[in-house]
Amino acid sequence: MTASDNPKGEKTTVISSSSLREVKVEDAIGMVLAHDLTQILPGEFKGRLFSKGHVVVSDDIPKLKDIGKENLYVIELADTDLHEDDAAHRMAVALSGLNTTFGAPHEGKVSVKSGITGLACIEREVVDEINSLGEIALATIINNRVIHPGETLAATRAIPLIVPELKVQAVERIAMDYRDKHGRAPISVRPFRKLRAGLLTTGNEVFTGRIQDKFGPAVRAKLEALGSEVAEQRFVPDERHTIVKEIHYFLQQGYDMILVTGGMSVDPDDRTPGAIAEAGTDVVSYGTPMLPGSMLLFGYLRGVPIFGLPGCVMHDPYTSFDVLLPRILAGDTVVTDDIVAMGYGGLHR
Ligand SMILES: Nc1nc2c(c(=O)[nH]1)N[C@H]1C(S)=C(S)[C@@H](COP(=O)(O)OP(=O)(O)OC[C@H]3O[C@@H](n4cnc5c(N)ncnc54)[C@H](O)[C@@H]3O)O[C@H]1N2
Ligand code: MOO
Repeated sequence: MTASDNPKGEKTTVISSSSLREVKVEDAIGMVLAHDLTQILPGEFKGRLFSKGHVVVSDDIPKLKDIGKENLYVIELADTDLHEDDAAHRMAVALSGLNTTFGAPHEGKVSVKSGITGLACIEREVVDEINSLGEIALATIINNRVIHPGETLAATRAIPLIVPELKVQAVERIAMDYRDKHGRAPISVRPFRKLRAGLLTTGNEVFTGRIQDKFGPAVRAKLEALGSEVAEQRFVPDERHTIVKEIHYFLQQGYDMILVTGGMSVDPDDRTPGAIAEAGTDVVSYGTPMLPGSMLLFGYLRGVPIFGLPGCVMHDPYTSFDVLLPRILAGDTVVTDDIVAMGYGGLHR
């Protein structure tokens, strides 16, 4: 980047092969704005005060001064360079895929949004590779998060007002390589399958009617929020053989998923983990390095996902169950490494 002054005292900056000429706001009437101009009034407003393309009129001058603008840019864009808006747009086009949408650039940023309720699928290696190019930014949410229609999962932006097109071409190449290798875009949203679950609620205190069941409504709500359902709920006392029998009943019914609640901890009456194992489950993990939800058990019983759900799932909105359930609904096979990876960043209370 180089800078020089002309005889009128106007400064011109050369970025790459383009030039940015500074014009005093008092001399800018009739000029077309080269980019969006932002106002921030903490607690009141943050947004675009003037849009790119706006033609400056005399009434604008005090407003421009209020947001700290004494000078405005006139851009002469070289054909080897891109305006920030075009760079952000092209990055969004290259990176985003299935079930995503994006709109026009806003203050130099393009937001990629979800079109559905689903699982955000974001390749961390691609994000890191792109951000190591410099002068451009790609910010995303974390992989495998549940996302709803209209929520943003990624945003693209160029850092300077003008960037060499080569930078954006590098992003496009990285994205294309990923698409060729994996058959999908680096940023996409996977839909959920609609599964029917059998829910087995253990606990003498619930079975005998000493207390009212609170697991049923909580688990129903969590499944329904993601488009699945509890097809049948049954109640059993804390007896290992009865729990095993009812698990096998659910298996015969052909449910897509089996959920067993309560009795997951360390007391003598906590029979659930033993019963799930005795039923013939291939236990992927009993114990999950996340709080809440550390006493969760996950496995497969003749290919059917089966969970042992600890008490916290009943009252905490975000537990290890809420991390693993969406993975199952998206069609993933959960393996030990997935469980191991939940500990880092997994402390939520
Ligand atoms: N000494 C230890 N204490 C606890 C541990 C531990 O490792 N060592 N783990 C803690 C964790 S983490 C959890 S979570 C809880 C509960 O685990 P459980 O799944 O064994 O839950 P229960 O003992 O069956 O019940 C606990 C509590 O919840 C009530 N409950 C159970 N089911 C229902 C239902 N369907 N409706 C309404 N209420 C229900 C039950 O009556 C108990 O009050 O253990 C920690 N402690
Ligand atoms: O399994 Mo406990 O559920 O961490 O609170």
